[in-house]
Amino acid sequence: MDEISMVSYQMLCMIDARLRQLKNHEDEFFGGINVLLFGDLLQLPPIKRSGAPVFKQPDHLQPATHLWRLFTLCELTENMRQQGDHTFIEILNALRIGELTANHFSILMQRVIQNPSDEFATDKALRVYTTNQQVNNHNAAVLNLFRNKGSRIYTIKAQDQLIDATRNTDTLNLANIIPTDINKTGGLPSVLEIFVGAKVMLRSNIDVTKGLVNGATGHITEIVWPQFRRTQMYETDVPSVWIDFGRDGIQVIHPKAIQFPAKFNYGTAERRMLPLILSWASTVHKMQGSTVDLAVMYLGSKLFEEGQAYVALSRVKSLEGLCIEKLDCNKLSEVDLKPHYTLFADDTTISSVYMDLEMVQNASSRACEKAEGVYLDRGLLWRAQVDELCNKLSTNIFVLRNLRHCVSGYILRQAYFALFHAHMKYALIVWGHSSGANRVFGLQRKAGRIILDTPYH
Ligand SMILES: Nc1ncnc2c1ncn2[C@@H]1O[C@H](COP(=O)(O)OP(=O)(O)OP(=O)(O)O)[C@@H](O)[C@H]1O
Repeated sequence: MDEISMVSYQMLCMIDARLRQLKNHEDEFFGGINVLLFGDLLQLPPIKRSGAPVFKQPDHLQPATHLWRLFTLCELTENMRQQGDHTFIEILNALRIGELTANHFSILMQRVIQNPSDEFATDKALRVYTTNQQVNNHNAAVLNLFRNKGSRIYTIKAQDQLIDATRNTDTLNLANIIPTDINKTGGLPSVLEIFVGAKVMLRSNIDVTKGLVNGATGHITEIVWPQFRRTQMYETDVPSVWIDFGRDGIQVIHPKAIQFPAKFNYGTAERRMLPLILSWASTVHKMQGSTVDLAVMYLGSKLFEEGQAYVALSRVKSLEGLCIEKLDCNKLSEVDLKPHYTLFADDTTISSVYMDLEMVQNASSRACEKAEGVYLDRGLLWRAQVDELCNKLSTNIFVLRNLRHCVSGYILRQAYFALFHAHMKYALIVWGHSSGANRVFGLQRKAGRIILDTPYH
């Protein structure tokens, strides 16, 4: 599963349940299938209404097994996309964890270009926006540009029908019961304006082996009308189109019929349409996972999600390929300097721990930092914390050992809780998964043997 940051914990549970069902292994996690998750948890989170972050089990799902904790972490540390552009890598790494400095901002300011031209011109470089509305506005503006230049633009209308109506629909206007949200119509738009040369994006998986997947973009090279007609004859005509997908070659895309629930429980609707949308612009959400050479980014006041600016900027390979349409430094700090959570990881285990990001910022800028009584080291491996704790606990074991000769068992247990257990428990959830934690638990066993007065074996 790629882009795991956008998958909610609830979705992970559904995938688990469905795989158990499909594989007929009800008692094995993910039906016994090996599952690999890829992603960066400091990129975009799941859209708000879809559920909790993938690493945070909601309270109502406890005490079921915490699915996220079944996975172990393998961290990729080398930046391949921006390789060679060290300044850009430094800015992105800082933005990712909310450490942008004034110097970083001033470098980004140099990429703000008011009226982008040449390679960054409106109809050439991809525009990346935060909202669908901005994307639609830009696509409409580019379409107008071509219209004014004299391009022959065809309007394609979807063929909709209701296939198992639950009620009498004689007087019904079909448009009123077909969802307007393209995500609820299987990715098929109700109207599409195209021309030879238009930049389009596939909204449906056609053939994964050929790279024809939801999100693939290309330019229309030919429009093929039904019945060998040379041009659009009826406004209900839905053509096939040849699209140049670049590396994936020139491929034909036919209209597709998809069924989906009609509104107000009217039954099942079916739409036949080209699974395409215009794509001179795209939202940051749709761009996560992609790489482009050139893009014009909107980083203005409409940024609304944690990690959004980082995902947007990190799509291009170099600072030269970046043009910023609007830059709101305050907003950038607001959305990317204050994530509500961060992830702590050691060599092998992932533990989801909520902590103030400031502590992590301090830890990553210095070799080792003590914050709230916990030692943070640069790699968040908790070695300093474990070392310090073991020193303290060893001393207190010495005290317990001496005490056991002169106090009752009850007092000794009280002393254990005060001198040992309280120190050990502090922030245990943070460092308890680290590889050094076993040393602490070894000392605890030693303390246990002292208060229970049991021999080593
Ligand atoms: N080993 C490599 N050598 C050269 N280029 C690479 C290598 N691995 C990846 N790349 C390039 O780096 C870019 C990013 O790769 P990819 O999309 O796989 O990264 P990612 O980790 O999924 O990034 P993100 O999650 O931010 O989208 C691509 O342009 C890819 O061609």
